[in-house]
Amino acid sequence: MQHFASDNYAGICPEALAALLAANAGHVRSYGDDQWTLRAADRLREVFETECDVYFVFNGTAANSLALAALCQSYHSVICHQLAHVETDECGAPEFFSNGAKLLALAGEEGKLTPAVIEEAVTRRSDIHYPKPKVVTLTQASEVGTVYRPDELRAITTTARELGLRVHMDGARFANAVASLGVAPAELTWRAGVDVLCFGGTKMGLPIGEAVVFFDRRLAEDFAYRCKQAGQLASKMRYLSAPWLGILENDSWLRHAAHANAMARQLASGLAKIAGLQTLFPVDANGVFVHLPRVVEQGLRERGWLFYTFIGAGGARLMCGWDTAPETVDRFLDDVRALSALPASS
Ligand SMILES: Cc1ncc(COP(=O)(O)O)c(C=O)c1O
Ligand SMILES: C[C@H](O)[C@H](N)C(=O)O
Repeated sequence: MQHFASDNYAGICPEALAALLAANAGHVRSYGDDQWTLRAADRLREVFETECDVYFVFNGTAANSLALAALCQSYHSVICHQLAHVETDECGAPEFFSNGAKLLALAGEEGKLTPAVIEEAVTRRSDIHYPKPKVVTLTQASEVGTVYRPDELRAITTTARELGLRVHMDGARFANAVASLGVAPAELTWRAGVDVLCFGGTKMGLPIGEAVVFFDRRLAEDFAYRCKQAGQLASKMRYLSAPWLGILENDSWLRHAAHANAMARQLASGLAKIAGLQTLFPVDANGVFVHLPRVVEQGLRERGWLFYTFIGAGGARLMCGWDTAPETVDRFLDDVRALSALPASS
């Protein structure tokens, strides 16, 4: 049975699995000195059209936390949205790995920061008691399924530069943003002023793993040691890196992301048609946020559907994955239709 709880629920996509199996041959150098890792890093440099530094780590929390720690000192602060994963779902890892940098969580419509709120947070105080803002982190696609357009990114990074901030991007769903906007990956990263991207592989269909991509290579100094110390340097690195080759060849990463986005749109339009349920945010990527009447939410869970209601934006989060089948969307909508027909008191 497929669910709408998370794109983390999906299995390994065929391209990643084939590449994983292809890498499982013979003895190769360890700790990233193998051909698969070198090729995957080179392929990412092609995808981003620039000589960036690439590191493969086990998960997104590690990627975000270590990347943020590389961008600031313990006495600094990191500006983020109040719904940011680094704020709400990483159990203090960013603060821990930066030895205490403070997250300054800000409000913003549709899960997105704006230049104005960033500027206010930086300029509101300049006294020694205020943890000096040094980084702004953006989530692309956001935790509520919206995306930053290139012009929005450039406006933010221009303000960040003026204020002396570095720019980190949590790209756990970066593929969904690229597929949604139809622009080159470089346009949503270094050309828009992003210094480092945590590129999510797990949600794209890899078995495990994320890539930390430094576009400002000076910021990557000693990052390998930071990974090693944090237990994020895989000895058999080929099993983290080879699946990247599988999805980056022939751009299957974009095809899978586009499919997940399309399933979310199909789900959202179905919910609007059959139960007048309006989404809480624009469906730019692969997530649908909707307020479900209690009888519907309860009934769906009783029928075995798994989905989250703890993501801080309220409502239910319905997340589509690379493999979400149209039939799954239809079956979910059939159940919503049946439950919506019940009297509210039932
Ligand atoms: C926006 C966002 N960032 C980062 C992550 C990475 O988290 P994890 O450490 O579970 O891989 C997730 C969830 O998986 C996420 O939704
Ligand atoms: C929220 C949870 O931590 C996970 N990042 C997810 O999106 O399913």
